[in-house]
Amino acid sequence: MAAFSLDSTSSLLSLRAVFAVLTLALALSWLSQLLRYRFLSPLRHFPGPFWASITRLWIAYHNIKGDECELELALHRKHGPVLRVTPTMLLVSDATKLPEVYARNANKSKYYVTGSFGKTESLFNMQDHKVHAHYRKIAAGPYAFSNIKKMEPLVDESIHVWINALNDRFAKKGENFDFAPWAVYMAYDIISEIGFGAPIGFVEAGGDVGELIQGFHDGLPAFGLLARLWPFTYWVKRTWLGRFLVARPEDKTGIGMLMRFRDKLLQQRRVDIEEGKAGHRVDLLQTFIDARDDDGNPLTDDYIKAEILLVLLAGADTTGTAFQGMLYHILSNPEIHRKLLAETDAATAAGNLSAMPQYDEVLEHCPYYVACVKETMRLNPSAPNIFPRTVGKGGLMLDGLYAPEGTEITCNPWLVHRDRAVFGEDAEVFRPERWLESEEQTRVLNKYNMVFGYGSRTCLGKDIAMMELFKGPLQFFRTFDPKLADPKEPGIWTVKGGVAFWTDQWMTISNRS
Ligand code: HEM
Repeated sequence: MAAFSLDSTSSLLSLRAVFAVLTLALALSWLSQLLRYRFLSPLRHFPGPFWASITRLWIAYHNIKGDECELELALHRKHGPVLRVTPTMLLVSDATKLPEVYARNANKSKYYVTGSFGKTESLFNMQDHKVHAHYRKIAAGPYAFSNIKKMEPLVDESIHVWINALNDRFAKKGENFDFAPWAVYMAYDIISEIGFGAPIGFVEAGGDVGELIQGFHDGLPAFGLLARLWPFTYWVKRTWLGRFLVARPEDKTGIGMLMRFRDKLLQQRRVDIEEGKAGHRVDLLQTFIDARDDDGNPLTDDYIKAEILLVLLAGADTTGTAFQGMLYHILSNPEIHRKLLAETDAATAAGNLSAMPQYDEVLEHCPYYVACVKETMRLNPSAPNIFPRTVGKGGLMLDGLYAPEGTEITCNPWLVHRDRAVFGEDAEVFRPERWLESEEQTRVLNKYNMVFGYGSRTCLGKDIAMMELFKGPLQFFRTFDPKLADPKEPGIWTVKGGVAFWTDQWMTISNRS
């Protein structure tokens, strides 16, 4: 018995010793990593907060807290246009540096965690610029403006249904309602209509079908966190826990529901095609089905599914946010609201604006309105986020300091659009006129606009989003006279995981006579 106790005590002791040695080894390895980041890294000369220079937890913490942009703006004002925001990443707020940061051959950094939405990658997460260029060439057809133009009647019909729903539910009854979700209902229904030929049905239901919007918003903090802590995320993905980081159609989350919706529609379309019932569809799904690669081969169903999911994830909430932002800024500025109405009413009276405004008409006859759209997205970009690339061969000189090849480097549209040297001393003020003052100035503002990203990875859905934004808010302002429930509170701007949206846009609407 005594011998047994002695044995077990000594084995416990040796277990403790192993544990202690392991802990010490881990602590020493962490410490040496921190010291290397702080004192030996080629980025050590770049300014920035101490904690950001030794751990990614600094940026992850502020992302979760929701103050990343404001804090970084204050740091830029103090330290200059280049900040070290993680041990391996530089953040640049100088708008004129956009073409260098987002150079044609720049790869996306590992921040774009791969494989999160299934094995087949969509364009957004492809890191290698050559792989991306191959697939982008194929997707360019479906997203080309000439193709999107053909979809304009589908957008018109969705807006018509949306305006009627607002009229019946709220204008006729004078009922107080929150505009914010209604902007997203419209954006989701349009994107599913032009994506798959069927609206999800938010507007008809007058609610968040399948809690899709809530599910998407709930997933955003994890999305922001896992990307910012990417070495940890890649490590988890190599373990058995990794399976929980990949979204699947069986999931009860908003993304799982979107996947099921997408799979059902693709299956139905395949059946319709076989039975000769697909007709002359002009939606994105059909253009992906009809697309061919350089060798004349069709795209695989897995790839089509990945791209169509991306349309829903990237295209609905973002456009809804811009729409909400228009309401926020225009209802906060009665003089701007008055000018906007004067312009659209004059264009209507002159016969230049159809009952459902057409894209080309708005572009040509409503410059002030177009400036309001641009100014909204400048001040409140839907993705006030970092979009990191890696510095290419030869490195990059930034504000007199050298960033070597492989350095993670990024801009953030929320910060770049507040660069006073480019957008003016009043860059933080909503002033649509800045887009109309001179041709030269407009050219510069357009050149350094990052709302849809920058360079060869810029948003493919830009024309779709602009078509919606040229019509939806305009038709709303033209039809209704909105009155805010509390004029001092036209909405609350919320950023989660680098994606923004507005809440609490309470108002009543009546028909403009
Ligand atoms: C106001 C609305 C929108 C905003 C602000 C927006 C913003 C962005 C941004 C910033 C990027 C670049 C990301 C990066 O560099 O990593 C991007 C990429 C993308 N967006 Fe959008 N987007 C909007 C609407 C849409 C719509 C409506 C669609 C589709 C119907 C769409 C599809 C895409 C796709 C496919 C990409 C990936 C492009 C590539 O990597 O080649 N987006 N978007």
